[in-house]
Amino acid sequence: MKQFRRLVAEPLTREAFAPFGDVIDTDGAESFPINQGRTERFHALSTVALSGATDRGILSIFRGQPLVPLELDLMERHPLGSQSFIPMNNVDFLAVVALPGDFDETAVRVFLVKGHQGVTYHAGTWHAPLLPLKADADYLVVDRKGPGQNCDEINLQQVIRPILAAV
Ligand SMILES: NC(=O)N[C@@H](O)C(=O)O
Ligand code: NI
Repeated sequence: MKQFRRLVAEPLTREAFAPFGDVIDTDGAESFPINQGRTERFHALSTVALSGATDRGILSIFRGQPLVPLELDLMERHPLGSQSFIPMNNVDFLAVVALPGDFDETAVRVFLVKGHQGVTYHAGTWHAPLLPLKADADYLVVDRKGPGQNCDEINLQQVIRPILAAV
């Protein structure tokens, strides 16, 4: 018999998300003018973590579909590199995360990432595979290409039902 657990989504802030990764957002970020002042550079909002000399940072586009019903029974991590998701058509998504290291299911947290924000998961951060809130949602994904096993999955003991009410 499946057991369910409701988790209320938290608003995404740099401080709250810091143990899990970076928030990619111009809001609250420093910038400086470039291109004869015609462009504002919000510099180094996040970094790409790799592991070995032959690793490469790569850019992909994920066209995601919502998880229906929104019931999460699996999480994953990429121990050898970071993974960043940047919305391309302004679709909100959920970042469901737990700290790197031994998986602590009781410490899973849900963050609502708005369509103008992106996130980077630190290498090893446990997270749910992409959870867009609308159909055909495109995300620029920056992550690692290289040797070795870079995707560990874990099945949850209790199915998580993210709740958007409080945000
Ligand atoms: N597997 C894959 O490329 N995507 C996942 O890592 C994900 O976080 O969506
Ligand atoms: Ni991933």
